[in-house]
Amino acid sequence: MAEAQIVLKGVGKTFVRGLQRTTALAGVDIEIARGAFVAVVGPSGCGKSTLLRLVSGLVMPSEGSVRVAGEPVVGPRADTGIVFQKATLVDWRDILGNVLLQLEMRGIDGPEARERARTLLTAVGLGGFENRYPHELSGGMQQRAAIARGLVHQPGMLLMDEPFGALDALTREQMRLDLEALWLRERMTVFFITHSIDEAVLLADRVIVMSQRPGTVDHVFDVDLPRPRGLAARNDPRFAALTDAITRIFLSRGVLDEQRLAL
Ligand SMILES: Nc1ncnc2c1ncn2[C@@H]1O[C@H](COP(=O)(O)OP(=O)(O)OP(=O)(O)O)[C@@H](O)[C@H]1O
Repeated sequence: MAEAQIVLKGVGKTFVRGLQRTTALAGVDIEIARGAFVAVVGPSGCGKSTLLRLVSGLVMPSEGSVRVAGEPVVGPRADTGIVFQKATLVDWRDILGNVLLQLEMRGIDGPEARERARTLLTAVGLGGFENRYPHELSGGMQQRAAIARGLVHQPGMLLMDEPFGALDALTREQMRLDLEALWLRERMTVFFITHSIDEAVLLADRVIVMSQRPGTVDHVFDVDLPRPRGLAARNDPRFAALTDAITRIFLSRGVLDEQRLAL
């Protein structure tokens, strides 16, 4: 088996604010192999973003341990790329400048770095838009730029928190195709948070299904669909079987309720 890139053991996270304590996660055990594409689905508020922030080193666990590439996570790591739901580009820099910022922050400069930034912008469909400013681009294009920014420093690990959540359905579909193609090319480890069962099964090698808060790992599914999956994967009976199995978990846990408004 490939070397583990992300290992969480017995992880719990409780936020304390005054007298209020919120236990977001409890007893989370996850192991992700280097180069794998793993998606996490779960109900709202079950601690998915917290999980991603723990792996990114932005927050520390209250219990248990988080290790990346064999080392305990004690803060943000240089070899990590992060993409959030909002692109958060700086509006006084053009698109190329935004992507290069990631490199400048790491003291990386020079023609090779610029070339990689340009190549990635082309790969995400923004060739020819390098010198446009964020406000001149659609939401989908801004998110594409954010993905290029997340990958330009060649991170071993890409953390994505609902990266396509704010996009229209068609753009989202295209972004999924593009992300799979990028992953097949770069082979970074991807940890992908989503609310969409379809999206998780279409993209990931493994889908982790979280319980309601305090979130823990409820089920893990291996996705045995050939790659590249493209749009045809939806017609594969294994796709239907997996999305159905995950849906049934949410039904049995009361996260989904078919009868709620039945008259
Ligand atoms: N900094 C914080 N301080 C206090 N409570 C927090 C903090 N961050 C998250 N929480 C709480 O932890 C729980 C899990 O939040 P989190 O954002 O991780 O869930 P989520 O599964 O990503 O939710 P959603 O799917 O709605 O985005 C929530 O109850 C939230 O209110």
